[in-house]
Amino acid sequence: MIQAQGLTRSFRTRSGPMEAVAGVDLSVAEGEAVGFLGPNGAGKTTTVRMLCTLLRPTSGTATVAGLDVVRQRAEVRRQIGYVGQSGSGGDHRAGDELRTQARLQGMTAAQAAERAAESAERFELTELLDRPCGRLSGGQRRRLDLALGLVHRPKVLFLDEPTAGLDPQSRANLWEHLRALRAEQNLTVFLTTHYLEEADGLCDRILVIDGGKIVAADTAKALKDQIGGDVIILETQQVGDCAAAAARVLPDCRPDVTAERVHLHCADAQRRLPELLKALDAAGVALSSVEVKRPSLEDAFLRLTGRSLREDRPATAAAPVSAPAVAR
Ligand SMILES: Nc1ncnc2c1ncn2[C@@H]1O[C@H](COP(=O)(O)OP(=O)(O)OP(=O)(O)O)[C@@H](O)[C@H]1O
Repeated sequence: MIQAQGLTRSFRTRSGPMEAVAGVDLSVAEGEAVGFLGPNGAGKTTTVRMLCTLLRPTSGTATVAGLDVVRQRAEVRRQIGYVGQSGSGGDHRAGDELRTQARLQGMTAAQAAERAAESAERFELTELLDRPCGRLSGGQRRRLDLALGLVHRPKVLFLDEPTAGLDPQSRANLWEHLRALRAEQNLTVFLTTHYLEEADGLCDRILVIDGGKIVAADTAKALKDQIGGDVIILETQQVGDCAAAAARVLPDCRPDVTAERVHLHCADAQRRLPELLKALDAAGVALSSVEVKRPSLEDAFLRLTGRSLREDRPATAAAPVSAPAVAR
């Protein structure tokens, strides 16, 4: 349903051309939900904007629903829904926005009114149709954004950080709507997010982009399994000293370092923890917490990109695990 080959996009900047997307190959099947993850500036939005026909690729090709995103822009737009990062507020009433969107998609006034009412019902907006968009809550606004993206019943829905800035309850509510939609319709979903649990819970497969290139494409489970073993997480204000001492005593457990944590990937963490703690004590490293756990998607992401999605700080010693470079 979505295919890209060698997709690139360069921008001119003051310091010369920069390649935001540097050769992306990907393939998403009909009805599949894919989570598109990457650190800040990795190229997610640029890729999505190209797939949605909002930005012209510098080179490479992409098709959505079998239609070329450059040569068949108008046709592609009829097949896709796009929910961007922030819906606008303003004085327009929610119902007017829905009807206008439906008209823009080529419906008659009567069809648009019918479809708007149906979408409003679907997303619990019926009572809010007369309310100006600027007076909707964050969660209500996001539901309206979803309704706007789906009012013309697209085959593919692109969501760019749909729950950014929402409180946990509104986020869970939006997830419920997305799950129900997928259960009812054979909708293909392409979702960028900074919330790993969102990708883990909603998506069949995860694509990780870093430096404008896809560095992993697999199920969340397979990505976690690639790491294997356990992860020891040491929380400390002395991450540098902690990582150095850990590397001396456990040279085979490479540390990934974020703002206040050192993550050590070990085959047998429980057995080796006592000698590690002794060495850290001898090195004068004060720990505020120690945790041993199975690798999470966050650990897989940290290992793949060297960065934590949450902290967005470079890790000092991360290196890619063997990962497929091409999706499917
Ligand atoms: N119009 C532009 N002109 C110049 N550089 C740009 C432009 N748009 C994006 N970039 C740069 O391209 C790179 C990729 O940006 P992009 O927005 O695609 O990343 P992202 O993964 O979506 O990041 P984020 O998670 O922060 O939204 C960044 O370095 C960004 O600064």
